[in-house]
Amino acid sequence: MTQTNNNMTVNPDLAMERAKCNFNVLEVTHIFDGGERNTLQRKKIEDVALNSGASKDALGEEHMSPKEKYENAVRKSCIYATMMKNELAELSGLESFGVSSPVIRRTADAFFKEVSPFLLHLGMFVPTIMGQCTPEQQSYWLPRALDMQIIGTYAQTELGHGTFIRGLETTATYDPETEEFVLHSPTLSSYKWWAGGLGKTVNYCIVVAQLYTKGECHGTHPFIVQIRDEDTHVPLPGIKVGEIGPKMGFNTADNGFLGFDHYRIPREHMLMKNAQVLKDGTYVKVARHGKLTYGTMVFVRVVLVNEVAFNLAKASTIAVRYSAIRRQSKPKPDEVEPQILDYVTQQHKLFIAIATAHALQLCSTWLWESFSAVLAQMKGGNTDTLPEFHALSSCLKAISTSDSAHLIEQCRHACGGHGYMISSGIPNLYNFVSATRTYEGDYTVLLLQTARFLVKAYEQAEAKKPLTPTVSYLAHAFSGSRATWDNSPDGIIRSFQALAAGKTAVCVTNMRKRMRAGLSQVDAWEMSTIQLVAAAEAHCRAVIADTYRKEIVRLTANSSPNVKVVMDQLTTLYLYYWALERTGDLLMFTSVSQKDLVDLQIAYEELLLKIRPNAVGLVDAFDLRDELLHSTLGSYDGRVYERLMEEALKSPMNKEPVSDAYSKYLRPMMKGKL
Ligand SMILES: CCCCCCCCCC/C=C\CCC/C=C/C(=O)SCCNC(=O)CCNC(=O)[C@H](O)C(C)(C)COP(=O)(O)OP(=O)(O)OC[C@H]1O[C@@H](n2cnc3c(N)ncnc32)[C@H](O)[C@@H]1OP(=O)(O)O
Ligand SMILES: Cc1cc2nc3c(=O)[nH]c(=O)nc-3n(C[C@H](O)[C@H](O)[C@H](O)COP(=O)(O)OP(=O)(O)OC[C@H]3O[C@@H](n4cnc5c(N)ncnc54)[C@H](O)[C@@H]3O)c2cc1C
Repeated sequence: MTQTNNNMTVNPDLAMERAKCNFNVLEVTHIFDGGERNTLQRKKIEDVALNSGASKDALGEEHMSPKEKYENAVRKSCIYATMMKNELAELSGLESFGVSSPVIRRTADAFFKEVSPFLLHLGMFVPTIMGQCTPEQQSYWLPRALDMQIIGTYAQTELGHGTFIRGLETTATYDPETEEFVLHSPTLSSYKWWAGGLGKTVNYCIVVAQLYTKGECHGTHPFIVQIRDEDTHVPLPGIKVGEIGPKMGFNTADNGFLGFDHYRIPREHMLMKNAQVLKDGTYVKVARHGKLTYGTMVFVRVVLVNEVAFNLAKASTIAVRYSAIRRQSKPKPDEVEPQILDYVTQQHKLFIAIATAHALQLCSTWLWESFSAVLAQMKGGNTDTLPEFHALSSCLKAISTSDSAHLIEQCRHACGGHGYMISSGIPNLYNFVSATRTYEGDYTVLLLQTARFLVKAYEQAEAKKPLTPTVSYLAHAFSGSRATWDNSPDGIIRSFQALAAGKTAVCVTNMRKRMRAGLSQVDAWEMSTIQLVAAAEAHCRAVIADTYRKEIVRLTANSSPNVKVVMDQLTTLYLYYWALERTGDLLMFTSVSQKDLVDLQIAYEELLLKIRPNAVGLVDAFDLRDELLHSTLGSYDGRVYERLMEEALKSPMNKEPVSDAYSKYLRPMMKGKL
């Protein structure tokens, strides 16, 4: 066993990997964090939050009953929330703790193997107050919410409808006599369903309901609604609320249901930034864009890109470290069993996961900056950039969550049987991230939103009208010839854009053909949706590839030579990987030849070998403390087998030498006495 500086016993294979890494790991950490200052600040926050050991459980969460798990999650949420109000607020550089600090959010992961019951309070309740309230409403609700005097959630989805918001059934009918809204759930399918924290934790929630006033329906609007007594926590009369039961993951989030029986709330509890109901019941539309009430969803879609990049970084750290210590098979009889990381197929599974974590992290920062710019313009009353941003955030949410879930599962495959252990950390990561593909807008549904925008942009390009930045490449779609293949990074990105343009063109052509053949526009669209989803996916891949490449070139401009090389290798790997995944499309829409693709495959395999010596260094650069990884396979010291055994011995099943099941069932059955 090798000793490191701080006297930690480290697995010798991992120590060897670290010794052979040829770039400065800290420099890459700074790139991933967005600069040295951010790294220092993150480390300070992590030290304060994690060094006290408050995040640890006496008994592993996985051995608790559902009720114990929930209560334990509430206990730790309260500890963390108190830390946020006190020590962490100042450190995180926020005036008040809250919604925009990914570091705070990430550090919280050390406290929860699944999720906090407060996730929706911070992730959607507070952002909705910030985004949908008038200044007066905000000054009343925000301090109470930030100080955790009230805890809330976001109840939009119903049993009958999640995707189709306009189809929600809960009603909010204005009564001018009492100046109140009457909330009502007219059917079983109108019951709110899914909101995180609703089951047992929160006492308030944002409710999205169909607004009726003066006998007219004005569509869905948000309301802030008290559902439990602020002192006793008992549900208020007219409220039927509970928890929805066990799920694939999110089992500490007490997702809930909620029904209203003619439940009254004051007029002022409608969130009135975008639309108002006056005392006499007159409806006044304030916003210049009809979809601003969907703003919190857009915010969360942006946040999720960062969220899944972080979780993918965790899974790749676990799988790469484990692959460095795990030895298996004997391809060369005279040599020792190789580390499984030496198998090229293993590198193929894992290095794309590292590169994707980088790509998504950098895209998320870029997306956040674009979002801030859109918000700033909207403050000045200009909503022109919103359609493009909605299209962009929709596809990035869809692709980042779907790719991350797939790659986390691939990391599990890369860990063989031990990856299936809860204690490996990977099942919890997968269960969390696979849900992100569905919530906040399902994958297909969001890609179809992007496709709407692409088709419109294509028609604009056809009419030689100006295009917005993310679709400007569509202007080249009408050259009449196939895009010229060239295997440089810029050449591959141009080919990805040609794919997206080509697929969009096919969709438009097919829809026009179908309409000429007599189909309605809606039916022609529906018949083309498989290809529209593929076009939106191709567009998103072109955006990610272009952004990742540009950002890495910019961020490594002053880096040391070896960091430049390894970062360039990773971006190139990302481009080669996706080109090789899409060979059929490239043959359709570019001049690529069979020989070009055979050469590209060889270049890809050679690139894997070049990255191999730096693999552990690359995941170390994510700088994920053991407390965040929750993994027997991925800890920094690589004591995998020791940790697996330690965890196994903690199982309550091992507390008694003979299980009660023996005398109750096994023995009678074996003795023929059952
Ligand atoms: C310590 C600090 C930590 C804090 C931060 C922690 C964050 C951690 C992350 C996790 C956070 C929370 C966990 C979340 C748990 C899950 C919550 C939820 O799931 S909430 C419910 C979410 N629900 C959805 O997302 C529903 C999806 N459906 C839709 O969005 C819509 O119904 C849609 C878009 C499918 C259709 O809408 P609609 O029918 O109204 O529109 P049309 O299709 O007819 O389109 C008309 C027109 O409008 C455009 N449009 C649609 N949406 C938008 C938008 N949002 N913005 C702008 N424009 C929009 C659309 O494109 C059409 O345009 P057109 O020009 O006509 O083509
Ligand atoms: C863990 C978790 C937490 C959640 N938390 C919350 C919360 O806090 N608050 C809240 O309000 N909601 C929450 N939700 C609900 C979530 O937002 C919805 O489940 C999600 O938006 C998908 O909607 P749906 O369930 O109605 O799916 P559906 O729309 O019924 O989708 C089912 C299938 O139909 C397809 N489909 C639907 N419409 C179309 C279409 N137009 N074209 C093509 N295909 C279509 C979808 O692609 C999908 O394959 C949560 C969900 C989960 C899983």
